[in-house]
Amino acid sequence: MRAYVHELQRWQAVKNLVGPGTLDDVWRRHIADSAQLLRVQPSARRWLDLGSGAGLPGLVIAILLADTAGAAVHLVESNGRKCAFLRAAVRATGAPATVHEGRIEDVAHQFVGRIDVVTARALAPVVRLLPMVKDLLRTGSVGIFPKGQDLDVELTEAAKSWRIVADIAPSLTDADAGILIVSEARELDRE
Ligand SMILES: C[S@@+](CC[C@H](N)C(=O)[O-])C[C@H]1O[C@@H](n2cnc3c(N)ncnc32)[C@H](O)[C@@H]1O
Repeated sequence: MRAYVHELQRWQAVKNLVGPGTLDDVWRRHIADSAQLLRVQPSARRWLDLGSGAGLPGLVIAILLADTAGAAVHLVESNGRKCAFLRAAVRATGAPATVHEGRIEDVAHQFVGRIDVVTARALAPVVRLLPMVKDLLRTGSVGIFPKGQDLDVELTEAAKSWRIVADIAPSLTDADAGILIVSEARELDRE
């Protein structure tokens, strides 16, 4: 993990990968915040992280799963500069992660039925996340989404057009308001 943080700090200086100033508190703000998702599904081996950015949470999880047989983390990111960083960070850490450069809408379908958990952090409100993950959830994957203070508003908005089965786990860091865990999502007018 230290190799990842080192690489992140080195690239941030010239490539601006994460929010300005957030690296001052990188271990709490990014590493602990990402690592805590593993406790939600500790036995999951196959992870898919959408809009991975600088590898949060996907690459952090991959690093933690490095010694786990069968672990495979897929990172989907459309920004070429961030993908270049992700590839360098995967090489530097030896983590069991694969970088998929492209748009979620074009790439995610290949993972339907092939992953245990789909994550997305700071990607989109719930109502825009659900269309991206609904086919993954339908085939048995669980969605784990760290969420901020607007979570209740997002869920109310999503409930107008979706029926979702979800839990909210408390966040162990104050970087999130809670962790949304979605096991089913159906579009109401498509039923
Ligand atoms: C706000 S950043 C969050 C990055 C990271 N998950 C984090 O928590 O720091 C959102 C990321 O999603 C990527 N992204 C947004 N829409 C995307 C799409 N349709 N397909 C692939 N990546 C996308 C952006 O390039 C960006 O890196």
